[in-house]
Amino acid sequence: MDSEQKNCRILVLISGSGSNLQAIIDSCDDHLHGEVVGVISNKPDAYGLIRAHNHEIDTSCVIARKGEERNEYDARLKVAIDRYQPDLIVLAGFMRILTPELVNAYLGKMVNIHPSLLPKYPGLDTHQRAIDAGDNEHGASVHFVIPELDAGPIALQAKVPVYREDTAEDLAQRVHQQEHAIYPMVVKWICQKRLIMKNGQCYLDGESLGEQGHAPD
Ligand SMILES: Nc1nc2c(c(=O)[nH]1)N[C@@H](CN(C=O)c1ccc(C(=O)N[C@@H](CCC(=O)O)C(=O)O)cc1)CN2
Ligand SMILES: NCC(=O)N[C@@H]1O[C@H](COP(=O)([O-])[O-])[C@@H](O)[C@H]1O
Repeated sequence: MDSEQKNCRILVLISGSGSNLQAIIDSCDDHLHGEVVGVISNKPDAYGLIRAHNHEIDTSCVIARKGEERNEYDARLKVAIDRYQPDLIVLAGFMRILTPELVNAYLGKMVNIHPSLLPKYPGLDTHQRAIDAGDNEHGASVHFVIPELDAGPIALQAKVPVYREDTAEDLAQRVHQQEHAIYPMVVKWICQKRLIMKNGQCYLDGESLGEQGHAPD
């Protein structure tokens, strides 16, 4: 990166353990493409907050209030997000569905990792659903976030086998390993301005990616 290019300001939103946050923090160690400038959690006990503190990364909590409407929560969340002035917002196990107003405010600047081979199994409990369906493969998808849940253009996917004796936990662990490889890769591509979302599609180095995103080498 030449001197006048500024580092990409990465803001990570979490709700839990933060193993994907950790993978992204570790991938920014060389300070070449981006820097995690903040972590926001909707859960005060999220272990990912500890991970951020261990790296002296600023953290905020935006906790839902009893009876609060979704748009009221998202208005508070937007204030917290904008305080960091992020170039990229990374949802890493952030377990709230975001309103169209908030998503549209960051269209093309917000990505998510989903634990399935989208468009299969949007939503929750993806590992158990794959096991119950008798699938022999499963995986993870990194996609840009649009208002429709888990329906944004896919940048990259990773596949894992499903074994007959697998529990949902076994499968989750196998998927996690792949997540920790593909998410930092996509974050780096976006920070390097190699990957963009345009007209509802992903483009990597100017080439439109197909429905399933970039095909790994
Ligand atoms: N508008 C969008 N919001 C979000 C997207 C998206 O693509 N568009 N991705 C999700 C991430 N996600 C799956 O990858 C996901 C997160 C949460 C839920 C969900 O049903 N949440 C419930 C609460 C569940 C809980 O508290 O355990 C809810 O918000 O009512 C589904 C999918 C992030 N947001
Ligand atoms: N629908 C969203 C969803 O289920 N996301 C999933 O939450 C986990 C977070 O793990 P982490 O906190 O260790 O990164 C990840 O497996 C991610 O794919």
